[in-house]
Amino acid sequence: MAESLKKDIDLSQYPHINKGLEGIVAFSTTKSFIDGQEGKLIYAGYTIDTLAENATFEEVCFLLWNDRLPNESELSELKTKLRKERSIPSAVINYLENTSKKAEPMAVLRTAVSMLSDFHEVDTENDKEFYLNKAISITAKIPTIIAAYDRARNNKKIVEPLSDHSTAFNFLYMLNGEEPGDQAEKTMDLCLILHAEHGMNASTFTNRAICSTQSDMYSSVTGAIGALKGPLHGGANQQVMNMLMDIDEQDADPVDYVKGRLKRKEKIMGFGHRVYKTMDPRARILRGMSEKLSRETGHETLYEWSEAILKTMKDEIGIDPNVDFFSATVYYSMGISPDLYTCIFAMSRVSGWTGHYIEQAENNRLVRPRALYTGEKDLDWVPVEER
Ligand SMILES: CC(=O)SCCNC(=O)CCNC(=O)[C@H](O)C(C)(C)COP(=O)(O)OP(=O)(O)OC[C@H]1O[C@@H](n2cnc3c(N)ncnc32)[C@H](O)[C@@H]1OP(=O)(O)O
Ligand SMILES: O=C([O-])CC(=O)C(=O)O
Repeated sequence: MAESLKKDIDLSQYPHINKGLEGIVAFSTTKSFIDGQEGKLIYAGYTIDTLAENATFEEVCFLLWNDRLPNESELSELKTKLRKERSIPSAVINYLENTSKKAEPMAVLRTAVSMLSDFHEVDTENDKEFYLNKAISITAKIPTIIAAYDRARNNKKIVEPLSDHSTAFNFLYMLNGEEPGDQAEKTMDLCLILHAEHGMNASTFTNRAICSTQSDMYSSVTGAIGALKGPLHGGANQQVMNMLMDIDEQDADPVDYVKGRLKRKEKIMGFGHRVYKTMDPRARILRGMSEKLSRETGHETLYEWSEAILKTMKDEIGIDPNVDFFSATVYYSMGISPDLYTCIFAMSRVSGWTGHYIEQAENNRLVRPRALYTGEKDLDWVPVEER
């Protein structure tokens, strides 16, 4: 460190730069709790196993927005509101039809969600109901955007959203142009439940930081989509599928493939977690779903490779899978294009992001940490021709 800098900075004020903010508690929340040692996840009081067993995605949305489960009439009202909000403005459809067919779907989703704000009334009163209606509107429109872009890029006619059925059913209907069966709807619904909320992950932190400037919910969700897109976060599910495809194309042995990558100090996507020191409970549930669906759809080899990779990772470096590992083969068995996997994550996580937005807005303080300046000070100006 430069002498001048050492002189000017009182390092005792900055005892430790917490790279990656590991272990820092920046907010309090009622949305979710993670026990990283035990591998437990709770959304607003209910374990992920209880919710996976009993809830629907719509009930989870209500839970994350209100910190309690809905009664029958509240659930029915929420479903009606979500269904009414599914259509997207024609300007957004126009964009989806005319943007590059080679664009990354997550980038398209990010742009389209940002565009939605142009068609929503400007924030007048920022009360809870106003926020809730916005959360409902964004949550309802994201599946429509994803399905419409996928069809447009494949030169297929865009399918209008249905005015009934669940979020999961309607999404699969709009994506495939035909009504899904009960099992496909249930599988998609379960995936949405499992991905809805997860504490102060990178995208939720981004979303809360944007909210803390008193910016609007569309900005927060747009920023969160950008954060989720990265391969160290939600983008890992697509990378898991790319890895399995790569093993297939190379006709490689999955164990040797993983050992080779570890030797070259490359990360294996879908493994490791900042908080879990054991298997992610969502991965445990998705593992069973992946086994069942892979066998039913004739993709058991992919499941068997996944199990071989899991064992190798545990034996070689003691790292367990996260939510993104088995979700990849679940979506693959459902015939979904790998580059939509992270969009489906966003379609679910928007419920958690908007729940956190409301929580932040109701008890706000600007997010504004510090950085330790380690550059030079007091440099003399050198004219451009002399540099
Ligand atoms: C929905 C989600 O966002 S879940 C996470 C999805 N992301 C992934 O699956 C990407 C792969 N995993 C990772 O990159 C990491 O495990 C993260 C980013 C998720 C967590 O990262 P951190 O808590 O910062 O741990 P960090 O990356 O520092 O890893 C610690 C050590 O474990 C190793 N490690 C962690 N994950 C992996 C992995 N997937 N493959 C190989 N090695 C790994 C690191 O190389 C590092 O080793 P070192 O100490 O010898 O350098
Ligand atoms: O919590 C995290 O760090 C990432 C994650 O698993 C998620 O967002 O679901």
